[in-house]
Amino acid sequence: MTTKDPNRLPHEKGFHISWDQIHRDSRALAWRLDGLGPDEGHWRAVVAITRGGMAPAMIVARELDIRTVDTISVKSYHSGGGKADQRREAEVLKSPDADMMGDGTGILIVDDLVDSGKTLELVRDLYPKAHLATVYAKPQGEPQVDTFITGVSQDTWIFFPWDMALQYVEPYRGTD
Ligand SMILES: O=P(O)(O)OC[C@H]1O[C@H](OP(=O)(O)OP(=O)(O)O)[C@H](O)[C@@H]1O
Ligand code: HPA
Ligand SMILES: [Mg+2]
Repeated sequence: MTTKDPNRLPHEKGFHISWDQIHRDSRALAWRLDGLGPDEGHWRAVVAITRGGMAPAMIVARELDIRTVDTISVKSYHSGGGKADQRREAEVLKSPDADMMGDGTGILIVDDLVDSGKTLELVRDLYPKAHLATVYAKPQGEPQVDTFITGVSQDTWIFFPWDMALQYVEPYRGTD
């Protein structure tokens, strides 16, 4: 979903995440997952859900010294005719290596956030034994995620640093 999506909920609040913050929170996620893998605490691989999961997945893989990293590309969209019967759907555009994945045992699948939970629901159907981890989670998606760091309310829109740019703002009192 993008901020241009006309079907987006009107979000009351904005939660702006800096590069420094996502780095710290992704590290915290890694530390929480350390030693929880099924093979004497080890994870076999990290899989990033593109694109938002790629930066957190890189940081997690680095912290946990995991060299095997793959991606799954999931596109979510609204289906149905009228606004009332629109549902969120998700489809896989690119799969990770099937031999490596198996049923997901020992695989850490990382995304930046879970919102409605549709993306993770699809991923869990495909890899039921994988561990699903996100940095941020909204209440509706929480049942789909095994580990997350920070919860935010459903009416909050999270702004990630890769979607933003520094820009000039007028002083509070204006200029002469
Ligand atoms: O829980 P959900 O309601 O499914 O939403 C969460 C997903 O939405 C965003 O990705 P998006 O599909 O916008 O693509 P992107 O990562 O390429 O920006 C976000 O990065 C999650 O992957
Ligand atoms: O709060 C959000 N921020 C950015 N992308 C998203 N995709 C779903 N929810 C969000
Ligand atoms: Mg995403």
